Amino acid sequence: MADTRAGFVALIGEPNAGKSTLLNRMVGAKISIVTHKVQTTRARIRGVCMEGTAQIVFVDTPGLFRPRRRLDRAMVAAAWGGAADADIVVLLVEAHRGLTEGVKAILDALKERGEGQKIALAINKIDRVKAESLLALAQDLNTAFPFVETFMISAERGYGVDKLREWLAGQLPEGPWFYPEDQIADLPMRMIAAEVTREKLTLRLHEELPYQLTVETEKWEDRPDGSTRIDQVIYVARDGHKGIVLGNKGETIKAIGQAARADLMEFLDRPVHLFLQVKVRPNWLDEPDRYSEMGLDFRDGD
Ligand SMILES: Nc1nc2c(ncn2[C@@H]2O[C@H](COP(=O)(O)OP(=O)(O)OP(=O)(O)O)[C@@H](O)[C@H]2O)c(=O)[nH]1
Repeated sequence: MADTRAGFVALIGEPNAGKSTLLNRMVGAKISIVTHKVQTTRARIRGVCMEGTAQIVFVDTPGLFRPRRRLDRAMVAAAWGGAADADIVVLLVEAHRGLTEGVKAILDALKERGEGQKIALAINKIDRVKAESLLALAQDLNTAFPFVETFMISAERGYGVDKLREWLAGQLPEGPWFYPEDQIADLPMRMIAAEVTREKLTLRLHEELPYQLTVETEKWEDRPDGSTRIDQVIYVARDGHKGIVLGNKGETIKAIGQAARADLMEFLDRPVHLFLQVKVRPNWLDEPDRYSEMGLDFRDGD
């Protein structure tokens, strides 16, 4: 399809700015709630939505501006990961709090990274302030930073959200979609499930864990009986690695499957049938693709 668009959008902002609420509005409630539980190394996909012929993939960077101890430059730089590669960054600022020290720190970090990325401003929670103060705030913020566009929204009430989503779609580069349309609804769940299995592999194998190992959820089926069938493939780079993952008489993979299944049942609150396979896929690291660029471990090498 020639006229499709696809790209990554990073929602950033101070804690409590309304990122999850906005995402829920744009993508659907289930997704961002569940992904809260998951930690990945750099960017994580928070949700995918279609807008016309565009596929918008929302990513965020956990702990970006919420360092545990102090705001250390290196830490911010490291945490910045996913947002750096996003096509568009949307900074959420709370209308009633305005240009806080936290927002200033974010703007400084954005400036340091230089030009080359579209950065839009979304003033959120406009339901909490009067129109006059809103215009003044928009002006202050745009003086402080050259945003490509400013939106006034209420993520909670839905004001202005459709407009923002339409604009985002129009800004994305032309290109094929990253995910088949019929997978979008359960995509975050597939990724979470893959991460659960990866976590169990890491716990079990420690330093024995093969380099270049990835887990992918190939199939996700919510069955009419209330259970879910999940088929996953653990990809390793070499034949020798396969044996490590399988273990003696398959006992390692069995234990990993049991542990992952238990977690998934608790997480999904329904019976889970988990099927794991180990496959060798050499040279996957050489395959150029967007996912590894984004630092998305769970999709690396697809
Ligand atoms: N009044 C008002 N409240 C909002 C709006 N959007 C979000 N909130 C509230 O702001 C609070 C924080 O929203 P979240 O979506 O959890 O914020 P977040 O940025 O994801 O927060 P972190 O996960 O801590 O980074 C919640 O209590 C929301 O209900 C809005 O448009 N208006």
